[in-house]
Amino acid sequence: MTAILELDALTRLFGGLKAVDNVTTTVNKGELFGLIGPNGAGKTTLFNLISGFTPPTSGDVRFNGESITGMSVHQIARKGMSRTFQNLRVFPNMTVFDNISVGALGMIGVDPFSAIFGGRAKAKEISERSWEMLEKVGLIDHADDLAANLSYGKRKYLEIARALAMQPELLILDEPAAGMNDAETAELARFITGINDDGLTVMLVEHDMTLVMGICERLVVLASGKKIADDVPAKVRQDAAVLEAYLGGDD
Ligand SMILES: Nc1ncnc2c1ncn2[C@@H]1O[C@H](COP(=O)(O)OP(=O)(O)OP(=O)(O)O)[C@@H](O)[C@H]1O
Repeated sequence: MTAILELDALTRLFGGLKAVDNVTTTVNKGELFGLIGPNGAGKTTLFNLISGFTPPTSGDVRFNGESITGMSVHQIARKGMSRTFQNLRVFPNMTVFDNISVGALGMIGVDPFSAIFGGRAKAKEISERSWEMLEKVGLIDHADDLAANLSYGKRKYLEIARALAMQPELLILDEPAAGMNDAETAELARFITGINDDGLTVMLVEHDMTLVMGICERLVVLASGKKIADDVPAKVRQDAAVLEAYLGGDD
């Protein structure tokens, strides 16, 4: 197995609070990997440390063997890591297509109207890829609609399509099932499994246990910033420390 992402003693303090406390783990290429934990466990902070939105207080993040600690969000995105957000970050007054193509370029820091630094070539590549992704997530008939007019569930897929248009090697999904009903969550599970089967490494932060337990090959569990379990779902489900963390928390 080849590692795509390695976290080495990753720590983030907010004042006196250890939001992420000495977390070490490895995600292998092709894995469908989940990160769970009760409210306030540090999941979002850990994702932010990995994707460059928040610098770590100490520790190292390696992507494909290279340290990316301290790199900008754009630099990390260009290296092949793309993410969605817990709170939808869709531009409501842009069309669905522009949200994907212009949005994807913005995420890797390329000005779509600029010819410098190969921006135009990259813009063309992402524009073509955006049509493919519209098709893939079932939004092709909505290409010219304003994003504001999409249903909540469709906007979630729009965000995923934008992340996929960047042709990532690692896709990080932050609570993609939040606000979805059971049928929508089941459909999402099929979608995520499908893109993983096509070879994409996926990291999932999610509250919906059925989804996480059902599709992830391996889970890391955080509680109060610390890693308390790192195993296959069947083992995690029975882990005493995990049960204690969930029963003791407010989840
Ligand atoms: N920017 C910040 N400044 C100060 N404290 C923060 C900041 N971001 C997160 N925290 C704190 O760090 C801890 C971990 O928060 P985080 O959002 O990472 O947890 P989480 O597991 O994603 O929670 P949830 O499941 O509720 O989204 C919490 O106590 C939170 O209040």
